[in-house]
Amino acid sequence: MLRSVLRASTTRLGVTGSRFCSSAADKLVITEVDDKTGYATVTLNRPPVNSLNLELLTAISETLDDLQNNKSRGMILTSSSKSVFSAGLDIMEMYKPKVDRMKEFWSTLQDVWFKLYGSPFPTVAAINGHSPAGGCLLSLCCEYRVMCQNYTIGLNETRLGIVAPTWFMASMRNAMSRRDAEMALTLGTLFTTDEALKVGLVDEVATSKEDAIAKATAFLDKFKKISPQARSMTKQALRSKDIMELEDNRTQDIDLFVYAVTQPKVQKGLEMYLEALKAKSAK
Ligand SMILES: CCCC/C=C\CC(=O)SCCNC(=O)CCNC(=O)[C@H](O)C(C)(C)COP(=O)(O)OP(=O)(O)OC[C@H]1O[C@@H](n2cnc3c(N)ncnc32)[C@H](O)[C@@H]1OP(=O)(O)O
Repeated sequence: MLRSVLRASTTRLGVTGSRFCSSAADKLVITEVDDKTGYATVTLNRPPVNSLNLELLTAISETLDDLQNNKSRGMILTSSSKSVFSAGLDIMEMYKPKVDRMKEFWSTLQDVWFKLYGSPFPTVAAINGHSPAGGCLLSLCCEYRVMCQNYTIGLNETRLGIVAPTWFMASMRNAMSRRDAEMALTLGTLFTTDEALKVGLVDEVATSKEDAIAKATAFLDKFKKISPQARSMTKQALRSKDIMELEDNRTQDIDLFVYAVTQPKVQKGLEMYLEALKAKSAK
């Protein structure tokens, strides 16, 4: 039984007892809290492909604040799309960018990473579609990943001629062996669901979104008898080195991002990539 929509994008909504509040479906992020379990299902809702622009990242960041302030018991991250979890960073934020917005965009992505990777509450990604690059990063920030069959996932940045930041790499290394992470990152591998399971990039395979949510719930249930404080302190201790590394280098990381992305060669690469995407979707 779903109790309420905690927050949809930046608008706080009331308790309804039904699945959605009236306008929730129009919002960038929809949060529903289960009455019985207290788990929040957070649904990315930016059609067509949940590409992460500044506004979507801001909505995710605010949602994570809400969950923390409400002492959430657990979060399941998923997507309203039928075939895409998230297409990663919105390439339009990087192509012919305005530097001020670009800095805010990157800083907000950093915020989301800090809040999700270091969240005190347990987190699971129910990956119900393709999950390249920044989409894969969001799932890697979670503690557990359940992925539906016949999709692809990975940090494919090198295929775009760009270098994933060290905190993207650290997130992948946290889930997979160092060797497999090195191969995946240097090749920019997009794994099929079954391949991702083999290398430990995902933890379980699901037959449908409903099955993914059920498996995600079963994972969260494992913590029922564990002290939440002991749990979160353990998680944060294990992740603290990665977190402190970015905390100590936030400004340099933003400057590096701006420098890297504004290089003419990278801009040309992004232009060609966008053209290829548009040509494909026009077919
Ligand atoms: C120093 C910098 C470090 C960090 C750098 C990068 C990290 C990133 O996240 S970069 C983004 C990487 N993302 C990708 O490589 C994924 C690209 N997209 C796809 O492969 C497919 O769209 C996807 C498999 C996700 C879904 O396929 P379809 O369901 O077939 O959809 P379409 O391909 O038809 O796309 C629909 C529509 O969306 C536009 N689109 C797709 N992805 C993006 C994106 N990441 N950013 C912006 N726009 C995107 C696509 O062009 C289509 O647009 P229209 O032609 O206008 O309909």
